[in-house]
Amino acid sequence: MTQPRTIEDLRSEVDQINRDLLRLLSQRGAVVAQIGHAKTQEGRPNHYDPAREEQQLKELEALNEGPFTTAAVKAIFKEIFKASLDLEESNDKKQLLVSRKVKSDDTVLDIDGVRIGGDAPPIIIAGPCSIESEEQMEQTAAFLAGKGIKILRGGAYKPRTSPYGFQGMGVDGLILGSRVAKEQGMLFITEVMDTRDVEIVAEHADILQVGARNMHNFALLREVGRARRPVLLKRGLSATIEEWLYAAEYILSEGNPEVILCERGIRTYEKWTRNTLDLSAVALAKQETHLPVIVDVTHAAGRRDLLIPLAKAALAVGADGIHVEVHPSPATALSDNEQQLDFAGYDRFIGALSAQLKQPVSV
Ligand SMILES: C=C(O[C@@H]1C=C(C(=O)O)C=C[C@H]1O)C(=O)O
Repeated sequence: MTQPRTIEDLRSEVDQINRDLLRLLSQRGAVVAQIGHAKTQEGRPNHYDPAREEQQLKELEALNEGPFTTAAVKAIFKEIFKASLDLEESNDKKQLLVSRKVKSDDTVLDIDGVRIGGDAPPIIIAGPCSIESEEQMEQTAAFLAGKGIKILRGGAYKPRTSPYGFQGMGVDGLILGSRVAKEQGMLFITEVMDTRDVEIVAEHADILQVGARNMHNFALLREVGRARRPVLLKRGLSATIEEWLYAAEYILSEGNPEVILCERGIRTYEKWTRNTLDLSAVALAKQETHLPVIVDVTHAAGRRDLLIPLAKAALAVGADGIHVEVHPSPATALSDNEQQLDFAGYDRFIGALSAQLKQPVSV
């Protein structure tokens, strides 16, 4: 009579079967990867093929003699199909131009000697929400230039919630903003909202801004991608990080590599702040992309009393700069008067950040 086999003996047989299964699985993975590659070459939009999976499951069902139930065998093979599909897709997925996998070193913009990103010290972009008058722009630019600020912002086209709100000065605003910035040796950044205005805005502005409400405006993204100006791309109000990066990809794919990402808070259920500043998005965008990332604290908070802690936090997670609204008299501003800083407020703001602004902050 043969002795029953010991557990140790049986286990060593199982170990050997595991090794055989793993070898077969790896072999299967290599074949699947080739199928995936062939699908990409053929230009098939979908790697997932449910009919083919179904056919294999049917065959396995017919072949199954136990001891595992057909349901168990199917579940195991469905997992194998899923892992195979992931393998196919990760091998053949088009690498995004914004991705660090395509370009591992930081993109550093150099706009007329003003450096943004990488090892450059954090940049401050400041100025009023809207361009309203000569006096307002001249006062603000002179004040900010005196503080060493290199980029002046100001909206000439305003995306207002109500069509009856102040819509901006348009071309007159562009001319005014760029003149005043030039006089103070500053760069001028302003928002472009319409594909028809890209040319005229690019003529006057040193940096084009695509606002949060236009992040999904793919025609506009393509158009600014063709413009020969750096673009600051704000994250949409309810955009996921992936959608935001795809929006940037639109610009890069049109041949414009000079994109600055700008997190400006997202819409959540929270009411005590206008938006919720998503700091994970800043850290993630820095990790996943090579582009400079800045934070618009004004819109993120929607209230002046949070600007300092939010800006400190943004720089601490690796932001390459801060965007903040400054107005000579916020109370009488034609837009955003709850959240713009006056000159004394700006001094306190920048003073509180001084230690972090002196050197580049890395993650
Ligand atoms: C490998 C293929 O791609 C996917 C993976 C499958 C698998 O692992 O068997 C089956 C169908 C597809 O969803 C294929 O189409 O053959």
